[in-house]
Amino acid sequence: MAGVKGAAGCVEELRRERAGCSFNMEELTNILDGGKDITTRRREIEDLMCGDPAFKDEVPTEYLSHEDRYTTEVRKVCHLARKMAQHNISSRELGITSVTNLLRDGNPLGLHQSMFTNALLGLASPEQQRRWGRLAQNNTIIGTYAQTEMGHGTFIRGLETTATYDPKTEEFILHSPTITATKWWPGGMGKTCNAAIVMAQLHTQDECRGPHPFFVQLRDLDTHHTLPGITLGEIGPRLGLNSQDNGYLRFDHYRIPRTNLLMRHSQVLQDGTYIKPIHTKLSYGTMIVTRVGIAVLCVKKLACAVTIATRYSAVRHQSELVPGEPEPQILEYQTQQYKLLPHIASVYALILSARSVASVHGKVTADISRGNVDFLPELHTLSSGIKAVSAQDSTQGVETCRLACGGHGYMASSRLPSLYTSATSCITLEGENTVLLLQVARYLIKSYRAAVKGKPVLPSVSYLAASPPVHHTPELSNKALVEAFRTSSASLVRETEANLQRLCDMGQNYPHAWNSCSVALVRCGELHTRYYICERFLSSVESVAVSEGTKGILVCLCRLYLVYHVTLNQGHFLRSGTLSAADLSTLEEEMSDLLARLRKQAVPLVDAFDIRDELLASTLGAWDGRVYERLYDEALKSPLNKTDVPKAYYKYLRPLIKASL
Ligand SMILES: CC(C)(COP(=O)(O)OP(=O)(O)OC[C@H]1O[C@@H](n2cnc3c(N)ncnc32)[C@H](O)[C@@H]1OP(=O)(O)O)[C@@H](O)C(=O)NCCC(=O)NCCSC(=O)CCCC(=O)O
Ligand SMILES: Cc1cc2nc3c(=O)[nH]c(=O)nc-3n(C[C@H](O)[C@H](O)[C@H](O)COP(=O)(O)OP(=O)(O)OC[C@H]3O[C@@H](n4cnc5c(N)ncnc54)[C@H](O)[C@@H]3O)c2cc1C
Repeated sequence: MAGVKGAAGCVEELRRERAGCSFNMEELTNILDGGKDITTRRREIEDLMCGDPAFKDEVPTEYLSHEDRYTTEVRKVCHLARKMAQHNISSRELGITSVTNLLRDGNPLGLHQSMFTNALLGLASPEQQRRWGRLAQNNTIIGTYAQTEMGHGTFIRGLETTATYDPKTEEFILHSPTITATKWWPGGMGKTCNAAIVMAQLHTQDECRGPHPFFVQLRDLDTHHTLPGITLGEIGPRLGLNSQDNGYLRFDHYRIPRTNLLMRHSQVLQDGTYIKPIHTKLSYGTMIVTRVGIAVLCVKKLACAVTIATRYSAVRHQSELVPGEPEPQILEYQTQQYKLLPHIASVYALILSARSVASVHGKVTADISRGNVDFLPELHTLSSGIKAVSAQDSTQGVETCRLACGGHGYMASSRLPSLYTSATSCITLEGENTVLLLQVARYLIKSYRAAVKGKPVLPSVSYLAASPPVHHTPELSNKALVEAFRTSSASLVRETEANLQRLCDMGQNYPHAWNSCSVALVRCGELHTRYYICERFLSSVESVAVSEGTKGILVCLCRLYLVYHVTLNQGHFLRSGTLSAADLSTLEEEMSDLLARLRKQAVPLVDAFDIRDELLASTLGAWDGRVYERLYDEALKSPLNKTDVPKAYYKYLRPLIKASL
């Protein structure tokens, strides 16, 4: 294992927990990383970065001013970028690690390394990639993705920024006509970036062609001053991620060359003629790849949170389980196991499913480059679903872990609060969850209707019309539970479609009928995605080649995941008739057994996530379990503890106290 690990220095409780490990921890780590070689490379990079004192925080982030937080993270991230170049580490390789955990409060270069780079790769022509790719890789150009405006985030067609083509000068004129047209939110745009991919409404030959991506230089590459015709700034404090200098941007008739329109999928010729893409939504491609990335990113937050809460639960003793006996580890309480163990299982389920979507993405991207867009709607649906469910489950999971640590979980030094603020941002950014689940539902309803008419539908939704008639599942095997998910999902889609049709038949127009059914439609999107995740988890576990002990623990985790989600969604199963009340009681009893069995492996299971102390950065979750010493040491860093009597005493308290004497 990487880092300073071992029995020495560990509290007795954690030593005991680790001694009982029933599986090969390294095999589990490899599965999560995606292979042995990836684990090795990840550790190499993490060793290199974590051993570097330049990443240490002298003062905890929470005590710094807004500006000092930003400056500190910029210092660290520039050091990181230089080290990556020195050691030949690509952004993709950095993505397999958890090194960005060394940044405590957001990454000012995050959008540069993700969406900006991906937009150039996916939306720029080969010639444009040659023009900007190397400059971006060398960090000469630092860019962001500027799509959202004050007035519109979700509804991209409603964007107000215009890019009007002037054939006389062969330039586009970028303009922000209203206050609501102000670009608002892009990460790193306030102060860090000198360029952006800007989404704007393309106007040429007196026609609006919809939102298109443009490469726009925002600042002078030498002085970093904002260029004339542009107004730039930072949007102010946020719930979290305060070092990410999310920015605002306005254009005043700002001119850019025609060749700055990203031209891989659509072009504007010198005379202003518009060449259409082969699919109108290809310019939304950067969001698809980022959604898959976000799914993995928030699961990593969940892995950190559940590592912290599980180790803490093994160290913490509270109350009496049996009157008169010593206080047990809080991990002994079934309710505590229920708070933690399903989230350990979730990490596997979500990582393996996101990986599956990533591989669909690879195939569909290759198809698109050959001119085939047939699978794009399916990819859009899968990536929207996995992003929404991962963000939702991770956020709820992190919050449950925080609550599972009682009062100490409320301490910033536990790291749970900042894990929460970063996880919850993933519910909103990159497509608000409700909106994305409605996109999934849109595809489900369309596919169901097509399938009923005997038209061909794509593989992931072929079950909607082909599902067997509703029947009561005779047994409760893993396969049967996955099938029950599938049948319930098909049943919910059928029922919701029938309601939609009924409202239309009663005279409502389709958009209003859709809105009247949208609570159920969101559930359709969720249930379909949950079915996909359960199916992917089970099939990965069944096919993985590992030792018996490791297979055993994976099967147990997968079982817990299925049973947990069946019981959470029991209404759907009862309604569709796939499971009976008696089945659900049986499954609940089984859950008690699963919790008891997995409890013994809880600490080794989170150890297998292999998150180094420097990256976990938590007083409650360190490898050695020395919780109380760390809490105390961190408290000593409070600036208020520099003096015995605070200034506020002389200024305010003393006059109050003395006045009442
Ligand atoms: C909600 C929609 C999907 C609706 O779009 P619309 O243009 O109004 O759609 P419409 O005309 O009604 O057409 C729907 C149609 O468009 C399809 N579609 C929608 N998106 C895609 C896609 N990506 N690929 C392929 N197809 C797509 C849908 O499947 C529909 O197809 P259909 O008509 O049913 O055949 C869209 O506007 C959207 O994606 N909104 C979310 C905005 C978003 O994700 N913003 C991200 C900003 S960047 C960011 O947040 C970065 C954070 C990163 C960080 O900090 O780390
Ligand atoms: C931390 C953070 C970082 C971000 N970084 C970037 C960035 O780098 N670049 C960038 O361009 N943007 C960025 N964004 C913006 C982000 O993408 C948008 O905030 C997001 O897409 C949601 O859009 P909105 O804010 O307009 O919300 P709205 O769409 O106004 O949502 C408000 C409510 O309306 C509901 N709603 C909206 N439309 C519908 C519908 N059709 N049906 C049902 N309900 C609906 C939503 O569900 C939600 O409850 C960032 C946002 C955050 C929080």
